[in-house]
Amino acid sequence: MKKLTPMMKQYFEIKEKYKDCILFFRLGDFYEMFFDDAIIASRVLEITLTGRECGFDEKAPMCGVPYHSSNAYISTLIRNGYKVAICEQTEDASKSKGIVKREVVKIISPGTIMDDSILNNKENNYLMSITFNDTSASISYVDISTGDLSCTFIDRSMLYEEIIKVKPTEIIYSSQTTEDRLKLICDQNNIFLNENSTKYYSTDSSILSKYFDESYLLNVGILDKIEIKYSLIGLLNYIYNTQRQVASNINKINYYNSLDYMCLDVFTRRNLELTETLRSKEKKGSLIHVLDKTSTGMGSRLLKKYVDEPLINKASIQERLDLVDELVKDYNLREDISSELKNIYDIERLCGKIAFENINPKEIINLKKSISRIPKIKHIISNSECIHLKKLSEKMDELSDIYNFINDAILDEPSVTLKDGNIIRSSFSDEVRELRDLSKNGTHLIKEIESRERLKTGIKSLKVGFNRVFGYYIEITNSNLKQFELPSEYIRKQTLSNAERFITLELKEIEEKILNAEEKIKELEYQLFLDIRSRIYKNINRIQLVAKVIAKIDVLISLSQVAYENNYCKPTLNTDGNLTIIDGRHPVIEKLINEENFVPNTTNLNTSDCSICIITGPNMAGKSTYMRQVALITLLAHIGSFVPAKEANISIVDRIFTRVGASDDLSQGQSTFMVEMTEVSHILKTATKNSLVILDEVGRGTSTYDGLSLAWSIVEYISNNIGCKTLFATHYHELTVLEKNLSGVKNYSVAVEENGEDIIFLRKIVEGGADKSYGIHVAKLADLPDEIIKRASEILNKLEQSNINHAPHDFSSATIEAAFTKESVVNEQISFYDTNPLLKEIVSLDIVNMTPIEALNTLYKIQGKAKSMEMI
Ligand SMILES: Nc1ncnc2c1ncn2[C@@H]1O[C@H](COP(=O)(O)OP(=O)(O)OP(=O)(O)O)[C@@H](O)[C@H]1O
Repeated sequence: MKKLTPMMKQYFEIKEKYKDCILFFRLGDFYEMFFDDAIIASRVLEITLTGRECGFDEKAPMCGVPYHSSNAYISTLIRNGYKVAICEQTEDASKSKGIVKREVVKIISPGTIMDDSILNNKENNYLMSITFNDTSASISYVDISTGDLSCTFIDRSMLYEEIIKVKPTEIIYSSQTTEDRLKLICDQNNIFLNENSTKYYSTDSSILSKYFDESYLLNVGILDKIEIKYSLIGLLNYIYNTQRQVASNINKINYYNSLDYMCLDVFTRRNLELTETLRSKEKKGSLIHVLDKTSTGMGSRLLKKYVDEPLINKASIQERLDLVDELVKDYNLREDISSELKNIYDIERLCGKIAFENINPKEIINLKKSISRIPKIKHIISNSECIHLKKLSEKMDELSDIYNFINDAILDEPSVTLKDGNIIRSSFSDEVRELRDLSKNGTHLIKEIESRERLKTGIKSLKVGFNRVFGYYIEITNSNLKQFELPSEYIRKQTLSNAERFITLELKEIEEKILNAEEKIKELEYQLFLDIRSRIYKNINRIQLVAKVIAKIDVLISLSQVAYENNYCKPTLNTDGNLTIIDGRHPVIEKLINEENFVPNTTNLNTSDCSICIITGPNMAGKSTYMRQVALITLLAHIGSFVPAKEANISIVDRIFTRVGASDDLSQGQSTFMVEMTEVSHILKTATKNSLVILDEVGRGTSTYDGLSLAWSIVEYISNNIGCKTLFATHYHELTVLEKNLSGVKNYSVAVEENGEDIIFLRKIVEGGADKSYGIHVAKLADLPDEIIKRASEILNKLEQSNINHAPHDFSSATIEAAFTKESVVNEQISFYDTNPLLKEIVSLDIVNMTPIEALNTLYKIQGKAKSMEMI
């Protein structure tokens, strides 16, 4: 067998260290992949697989992509869950024993990718680091393209909630073993779980000090937080090791306590469709889609953060509301600021490109254009009547020195590539100007030589041309050659089919000057550009701070625009537990079905006589829509937004919980009903009296009696043990008796009108319970075959008849009480028959542990038996 070629040997050496990466081997103008890497790449990228001589008897499978278009290919691999290691020749490892040496210069993974699809996208691309303790976890996450870094310390039980909230594209973590649940969450949410990341965690904090000094860490409050620092060290080490550089746009830490924000669990985020729809997972149709009218990338990301992290501090919410209020009231101000914002590029990401040294001259001009808008925005705001907004913008640095510097240095329309020249203004550098003059004069000189030689030889078609092989030449056609005599200084250089090319010493001298000048300009412009970039970089902190204020103004404009266009009202806030919404609407549905067609509804939840609403009504009546609208209005108020209602007085809540519909989670091996119960159990364990709980048809995933019993006891439990504001939609009309049994429970229903065999949905929430389900009517509306509808009506009639005759369900509170309390059963019923043979059976019953329905049925059975024995 042949020996391996040196390049293949090198490939295997690198592969040994980077087993989990696809190696992109730079060979001239191509990146090539070999062996398994090539097989995967050719499959994923749909490119041809060939073979390359590698020294073995067999050829190595191989495929390649052009260097200049490699970004798109790399992105495709990353999005398919692979990591890519770029292997290139570096200056310090250029040649050893005549062999070109390559080494890994960068590793690209989902959390560190910086291609155009990320940079032109308004969303964050977070890389998250997790370190575990027995009962807690520390997490830190960063978007390296913007430098946005946050960290927090949370209870283990909250970890998955936090992951879903942040939705990173990649997770690295410190522990050796991977929890199944973590794997599952990552799988379900398309998060790349980097299982090879333990090595980046260490107690050596030198990487941390490359980014932040001790006094900063002390200021932020994490100097003594070992766990947090550990997770940050893993994160920063990972970036440093994969990117081979310090991500110097990361210079601030947002250390937060997740308890400072309203906690929204995974189900609630999903059910309320905050950032994507439940079924299609699209932004369109979600709350954020209605709210996002931002103009800038920074604004859009901040708005998402607002929605993901509603505030629970009344004063902070009020501050946002007051700012939005000012803008809602001033149409012109909003329009003027908006039109300035539209011309602002994603400054955060431009800063990222400066820090990662991959910004091009055109993007620096985009930064300049963005900066030019800042004084205008400040001016517009300072001329307005808005006190709060003025306060916010007053702090904004106008960055005029940076604007002037870029303006002086870089051409308005520079080239995009760095090494092609045409970047720097002549007025910025004497040297550039002189070289440009020379180059320009040189071209002029060539033209002069051409005219002079034409005169001298008498050949009118003589021309001076240029090619890369031998530079400037004089070209004369064959027919002219025959007619005219050539000067003796002409040196023949090339013969073409119809012409000859000549050079002269004079031409060569001028050529050298011109070419030298052009080369020199390009090199000089490149060096000057690097210098300009690093001078801007020194101000990156200032620019990032301005980007933050711009982002906030953008979000406020967006919220005020939405409020104005959709006729939202400014909510008032309270901490008394009262939630009043007059004529509330669902912010998303009202847009889907046209505002005028949406029927507004009023809500009153309080701590005294109405903390739990039992909502009944036919299918399709609008129960779910109504309950979600209450949750969404409450949430909107907590992010500082106006709300879709005529009036709203919103109590600050610590959490919003929703359990809407029965959702399958077969991938977890859990049945629909099991999932339903797990979710409800989570709510009952975590809700406090300051929470808002939305329960939609809980119990419907099991048999009627089991479901009803569960629903019943859940309402009782909430009423007796939690006391939180609750909306409970149900098809179990029997639950309406709870209004009489439990204080704070009130019945509502969604009104419908019967029109012969048809029903008309009025979509209006009215006091009192519904008496009918109208399920068959709805089925008719859904166009089920007439035969089925007819047969179903017959069956329903029979069932209703037999119910009436057989077991009249008396749900009066006295009967329920009787069913529940062993003593009362014994005292009130059994005392009649103390000599009766049934007594033994009755006494042995464990009535206390029965569901209410089981207890009732048992009671009826006993009554039946007693009747048949003619005892009552
Ligand atoms: N207030 C309203 N105004 C106008 N249309 C509404 C309103 N509420 C709901 N709708 C319309 O009715 C449809 C059904 O509403 P929804 O799903 O809330 O009914 P539901 O009572 O929860 O039904 P089910 O019990 O079958 O789940 C919605 O998709 C919407 O188009």
